[in-house]
Order: sequence, then structure tokens, then C-alpha cells
Amino acid sequence: MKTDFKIAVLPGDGIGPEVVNESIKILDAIAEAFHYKFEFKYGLVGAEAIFKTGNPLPDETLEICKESDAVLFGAIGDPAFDNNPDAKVRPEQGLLKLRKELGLFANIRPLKTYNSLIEKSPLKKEIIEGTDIQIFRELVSGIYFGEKFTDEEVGYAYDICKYNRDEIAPIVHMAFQEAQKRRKKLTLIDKANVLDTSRLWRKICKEIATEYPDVELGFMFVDNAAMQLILNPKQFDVIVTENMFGDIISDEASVIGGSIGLLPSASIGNENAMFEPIHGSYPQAKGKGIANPIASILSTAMMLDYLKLDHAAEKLKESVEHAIENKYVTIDLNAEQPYSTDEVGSFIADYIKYSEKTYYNFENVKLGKSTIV
Ligand SMILES: NC(=O)C1=CN([C@@H]2O[C@H](COP(=O)(O)OP(=O)(O)OC[C@H]3O[C@@H](n4cnc5c(N)ncnc54)[C@H](O)[C@@H]3O)[C@@H](O)[C@H]2O)C=CC1
Ligand SMILES: CC(C)CC(=O)C(=O)O
Ligand SMILES: [Mg+2]
Repeated sequence: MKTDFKIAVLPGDGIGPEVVNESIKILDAIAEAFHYKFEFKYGLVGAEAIFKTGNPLPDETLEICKESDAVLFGAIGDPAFDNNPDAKVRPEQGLLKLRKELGLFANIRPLKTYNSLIEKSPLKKEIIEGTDIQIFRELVSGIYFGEKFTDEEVGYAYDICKYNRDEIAPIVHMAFQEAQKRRKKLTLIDKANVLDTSRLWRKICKEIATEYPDVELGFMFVDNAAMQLILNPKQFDVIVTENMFGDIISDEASVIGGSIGLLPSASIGNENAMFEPIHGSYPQAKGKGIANPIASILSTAMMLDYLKLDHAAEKLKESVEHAIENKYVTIDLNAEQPYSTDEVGSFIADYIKYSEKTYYNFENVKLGKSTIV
């Protein structure tokens, strides 16, 4: 079994470095508890990379990612660019190019509720309790990657949305396969009453559905889906959707869980994989130690799953649940007694180390083997 892993670490901008730092702390704890070795190689991306090199995705960063077993990504984005519509080079271009170059066609965004956080959501308890959704967002095509044009003088611009079968079918298969492992319900969210691209998605979904007869396939227009997600989220099991709709509805859906700072994601390709919170660089919080690190930490758990370190991934998810159940959370989830980004990360890391050692001791005593710790 492989025990040594090369991890590319791209902290990025704003709160990116702070939350990724907690993920590294967690991986150090996992390495100690499970006897794995993680070798970290850091790369520049986003605004930080533009400031230092003029390029939002330097070649060296891409190389580091391609040579790694997995990529851990923080967030990019900076007000210097958000407030300047004339900027020709932008941090977001670095992230988009990275996803494209690594072929990360499927962005998987799980969403669930935690019993101790139910009251944190502005939505009613009976509506959200027990919500468990997997959003499969297409990540390297669609309007974010189509041809663009701006004529500032006349005030004219466009962004083209294009899809072809090869860009749609792989993620649809993935979503069907996930639904088969779960409650066997897949919903395509689209705008097929208006968009040709959406009609193509529907056609391909219907064709592929014949290969998964045990899964119930449904369709919903994105405007209705935006409403249904907060009116009745439990009707959804697995959602599959195009790039921009997936981006928007997943931020909306994060309200169900209580904070966007909880939502992780895995961006999967045929040869590479990257793990990133769904949130952005939250520049207002930069350096204040208030950012919720759990989205990054749960993205790390998804990375451990991807690396087939199942026991470590389970332990990490259990440790996060333990922190949440004990209200060891940041200000977005507990304004009365908030813990800092660093304190939440350390609490989770310590739980991994302590409880894993206890676990091994217990097992060894039971099985009569020599003690590992
Ligand atoms: N994947 C990425 O790197 C993304 C980057 N961005 C970039 O991030 C910058 C800021 O964009 P916004 O639209 O403000 O989105 P954002 O996700 O950074 O922040 C929106 C709001 O979500 C909350 N939030 C976000 N992360 C949180 C965390 N870890 N803990 C607690 N609360 C958290 C805050 O209330 C914040 O005001 C922009 O430059 C944007 O382009 C936006 C989305 C994704
Ligand atoms: C900043 C965008 C490129 C990405 C985004 O909002 C996301 O992936 O959630
Ligand atoms: Mg987004």
C-alpha cells in the first residue's frame, strides 16, 4: 500500500493561506497517527502570483501540480482586481486555467446538515434537518471558458456558452454512479426552456439514463431549483449541472448547512485531482483569524478518500463532527463564544492524534497484539 504522497499546496489569496495552513496541520496529525508521509510543495497562484510574477498561474506552479498525487487549493481573488474592471490579468484566470490544464471536469460539492448547527441556518429546522445532497458541477467548459469579447467604446460585450457531448457525458456518468450508491435519484438542473446547451444536456442525460435503470432521473429548471433548494432541499439526492449553474446553486445551498465556511469540494479529472473549499478568498477576513477552516479541512478529507486512505479520511470526518458537536467553531457558527481559525484546526488535529492512539491501544489490547503507540 502506498504510504508516501506528494501534495501540491496552493494557498492563494485572502483567507486561502490561513485555511490551508489548518489543512496542513491536519495532514501532519494524520501522518503522525497513521504513519503516512506527505511531502508538500508550495506554488503561487492568483493575485499573489500576479503581484510577484505578473502571471496568475506561473508555469512552475502548474508543473508542481502535475507532478503531485493531489493538489490542495485555498482560494484566489483580491479587491485590487474586483474593484478594477479594466484589469486585463485577473486572479480568477489562474484558477480557471489550472482547472482546465489539469482536466478537472467534475467538481463534487457535498452538502449536509449537522444536528448541533441546525439553529444556525436561517431556514426552518423541519425543512433542512437531514439534508444530504451531492452536487456534481461541470468544471472546465461552459460560459466561464467560452469566447469573450468587449468593445468598451461602444459598450458591448459577450461571453459564449458552449458544450459538446464529450464535455457532458463523463460527469453525467459519474453523477449516475454516485446516485446508484446513494438514494438512486439524479436531478439535472438546467434552463432547457431557453438554452440550446441545456437541451443538449437533457438529451445526453436521457440517453445515459438507459445504462442506469435503477436511478430515477429528473429535470428542473435552474430558477425553480434555486427556490426548491431552500423550500424543500430533502427532495434532492444527487444533482448534476453545468459550470455556472453549479457555481451559483452551491453557494445558495450552503445556507442550509449554516455557513459556506463548511462546504468542501473535490475537483476530479482523469489524471489529476484538486481539493478546494467552495468559498472564495473572503478578503474582509484576511489576517483576522476568523475564517472557518472546516471547508478546507473537509476538502482534505475528500483528498484522503481520493488517495484511498479510507481509515484516515473517516477519522478526519469524525474529528470534524466532534469539533462541531462540541461547538468548537468559528464566529460564523458561534458568535457568542467563537474560536479562531487556528484554534479550530488545532482542536481537530489534536483529536486525530489523541483518539487514534487510543483506538490503536484499545484494538491492540483486545487482540492481544503488541502496542503500536
Ligand atoms: N474558488 C475560489 O478561489 C473563489 C474565489 N472567489 C473570489 O473571492 C473573492 C471574494 O468573493 P466573494 O464573492 O466575496 O465570495 P467569498 O466566498 O470569498 O465570500 C462571501 C461571503 O461568504 C462568507 N465566507 C466565505 N468564506 C468563509 C469562511 N471560510 N468562513 C466564514 N465565512 C466565509 C463571508 O460571509 C463572505 O463575506 C473575489 O475576488 C472572488 O472572485 C470567489 C469564489 C470562489
Ligand atoms: C472564482 C471562480 C473562478 C470560481 C468560483 O466561484 C467557484 O469555483 O466557486
Ligand atoms: Mg463560486
